[in-house]
Amino acid sequence: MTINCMIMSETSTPQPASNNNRHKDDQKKSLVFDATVLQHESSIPPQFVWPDHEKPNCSHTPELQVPFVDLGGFLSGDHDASIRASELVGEACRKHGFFLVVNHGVDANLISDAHHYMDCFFEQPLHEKQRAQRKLGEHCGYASSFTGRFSSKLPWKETLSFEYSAQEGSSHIVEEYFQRTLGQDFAHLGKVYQEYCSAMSRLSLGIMELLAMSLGVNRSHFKEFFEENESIMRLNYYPPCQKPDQTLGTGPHCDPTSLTILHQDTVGGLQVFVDNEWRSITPNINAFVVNIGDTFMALSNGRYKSCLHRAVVNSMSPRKSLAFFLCPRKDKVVSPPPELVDSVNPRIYPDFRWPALLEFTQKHYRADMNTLQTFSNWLLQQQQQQKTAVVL
Ligand SMILES: C=C1C[C@]23C[C@H]1CC[C@H]2[C@]1(C)CCC[C@@](C)(C(=O)O)[C@H]1[C@@H]3C(=O)O
Ligand SMILES: O=C(O)CCC(=O)C(=O)O
Ligand SMILES: [Fe+2]
Repeated sequence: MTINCMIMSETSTPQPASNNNRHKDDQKKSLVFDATVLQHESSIPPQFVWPDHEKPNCSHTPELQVPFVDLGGFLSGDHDASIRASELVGEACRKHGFFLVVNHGVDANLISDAHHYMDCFFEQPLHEKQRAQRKLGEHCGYASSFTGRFSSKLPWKETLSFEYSAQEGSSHIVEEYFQRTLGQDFAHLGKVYQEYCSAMSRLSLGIMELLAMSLGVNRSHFKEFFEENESIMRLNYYPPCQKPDQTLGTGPHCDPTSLTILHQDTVGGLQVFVDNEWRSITPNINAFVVNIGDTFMALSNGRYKSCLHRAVVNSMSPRKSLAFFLCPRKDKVVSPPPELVDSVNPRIYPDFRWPALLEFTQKHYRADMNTLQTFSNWLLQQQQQQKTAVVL
């Protein structure tokens, strides 16, 4: 750990002015999101300026009242407490799909280490982080904003994303990723995030039991479905921005994945669109923010909502969040259990496998509030074209 944090302190030194000017010239050639420079600039490149109707209203954002689901009783096998927890979860998921979990059993030191090592990674110079550069069309690696991917409405953030697998034989996948892409100096970070992902996977399987109970399906149905999950972990780092009212850290979107377990630091910035207005979720270091993603919305045959959310930035302090995106094993077919389909509730979405939706968001469509519906239409159209081709 000391090695990595030495890297951090060296790089947090402010850049000399001449360096800043050189950077501006570079930007003319191709836009680069170098946070060490851009966080001090009084005007921001136009690609980061969002249209007026999507700009955040920094002066007034009411708080979203989300239920605190105490998992203590459920995790120790208390039947009544489990019923109560599942009722709260069900109520939130029918409304907007967001709730908080407390007494979740995840070690507070592990969470604090996971935040600490984010500083170690993101406070390095850009070229060091770029050793893990995310390639176009891929969802893993380091991305400094999405400069190579999109040309407008760019997010004011840097991310490091990597895969986790709960399958037997993959128990070192995260550690191996860090060593492979960043070298031996980062072995310890790999260990911490491996452990963090295992804790998130365990927690999400517990939440899957509560979701099943609340939907009235076999308690272990979704837990078994996600037992061998092949998930995505993402570290979100939002540098300060001198024009926070013009841009967004993460634009409005619904998570295409199944369930997101997010831990935000104390800065605040997460907002959810409920009842036609943006509302903030106040940070609480003892809680994880959990939300339903599009894939679970499809699994629940539309009963549970995947809700639009975004993250705003501020001019004072960097903000960090850790997002674990639960995803099914790649070959699993996303199809709702029979209990959730009847004549009153016919199928809303066609069967699909998660990699198809992932590819759709990476290659064909910028994730937004309509991702699942647009993907469903696209899939049905593809299937229709294939059938026509066979007949011809
Ligand atoms: C499969 C993924 C694509 C995104 C990262 C993971 C899970 C969620 C996706 C994302 C967060 C949805 C909103 C838009 C996005 C582009 C982002 O702002 O980060 C998405 C991720 C991505 O493609 O990088
Ligand atoms: O950082 C946040 O609070 C939200 C991030 C988010 O929505 C995401 O990564 O999908
Ligand atoms: Fe999200």
